[in-house]
Amino acid sequence: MLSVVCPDDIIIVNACGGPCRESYTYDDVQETSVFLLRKTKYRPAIGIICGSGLGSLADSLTDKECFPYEDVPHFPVSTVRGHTGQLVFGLLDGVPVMCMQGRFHYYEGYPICKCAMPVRVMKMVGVKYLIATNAAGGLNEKYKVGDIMVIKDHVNFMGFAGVNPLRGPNDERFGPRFPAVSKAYDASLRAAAMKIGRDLGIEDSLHEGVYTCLGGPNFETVAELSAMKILGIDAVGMSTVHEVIVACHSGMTVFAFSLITNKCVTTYDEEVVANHEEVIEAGREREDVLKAFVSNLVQHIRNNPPGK
Ligand SMILES: O=P(O)(O)O[C@@H]1C[C@H](O)[C@@H](CO)O1
Ligand code: HPA
Repeated sequence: MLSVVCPDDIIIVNACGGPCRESYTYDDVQETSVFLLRKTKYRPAIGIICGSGLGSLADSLTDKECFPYEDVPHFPVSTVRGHTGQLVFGLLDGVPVMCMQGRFHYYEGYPICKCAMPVRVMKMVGVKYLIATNAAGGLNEKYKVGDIMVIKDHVNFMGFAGVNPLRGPNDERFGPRFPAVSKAYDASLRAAAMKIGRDLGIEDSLHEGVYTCLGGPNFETVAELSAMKILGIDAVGMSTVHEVIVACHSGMTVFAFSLITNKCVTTYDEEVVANHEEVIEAGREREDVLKAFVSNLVQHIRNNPPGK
């Protein structure tokens, strides 16, 4: 990867060959937002990030308007299979939403603030409620493939090493220098989601738990997973945390869940190893349940918007 130092900025050439700035400004985000607001008739209050293999949710919107990332100013492009790479505005069972059909991961080579930049765009176009979804490995022994884990908290391992989307000069127009994240995952939406799960008859495959994001792209070693288990982590992934931090920073209300796409391999004698194919496949298999779950939650937010 080529890196060139410029007077007040660092330019890296990203995985896709295009220039990818290390930082972006309020004006950049505004430019992206104005571009979208001029092109779409929608003004959604709800934004959804579709995780690996979960993009069919965006496909299911009606009266869609799609904006491939390569056409959106300042946007990175998706490089991961299972992440189509477009913004989709449309109606989810009648409710206007904005979906990221594909997200950005640190392992793709983007700076972490760039990975989270679309959340600021969501906020600037008027989104108040973020629903972030991801595929994750189930570390909690009770979890099965296909289960849903409502995220009640996270451990920001990458943040322990200083990899944080808020690192660098803080522009107060985005949010405060030192935001609290101890209530990052809205309690009322978590309770609503558990009730929705009961109403849908999926309570046996629905949990609340703690998520962590590692840098990836390799899956974890047995020793790493053993350590994370001791720390009380229930599901392991490679995303979401940076998006949630930026959403909290901007004052958005956040709900997030993991689809458990594989069981973490926690002993040396297991024959199976984690792989991206099973991750995508698990998403496909649970498509209908996930759509019903998210759609019900979106209806709930429209009818009982949580106060902030
Ligand atoms: O975007 P998410 O977090 O859903 O994707 C997970 C993490 C890796 O990108 C990939 C591994 O299979 O799935
Ligand atoms: N580990 C990390 N990320 C993942 C996994 C996993 O087991 N499954 C899906 N995304």
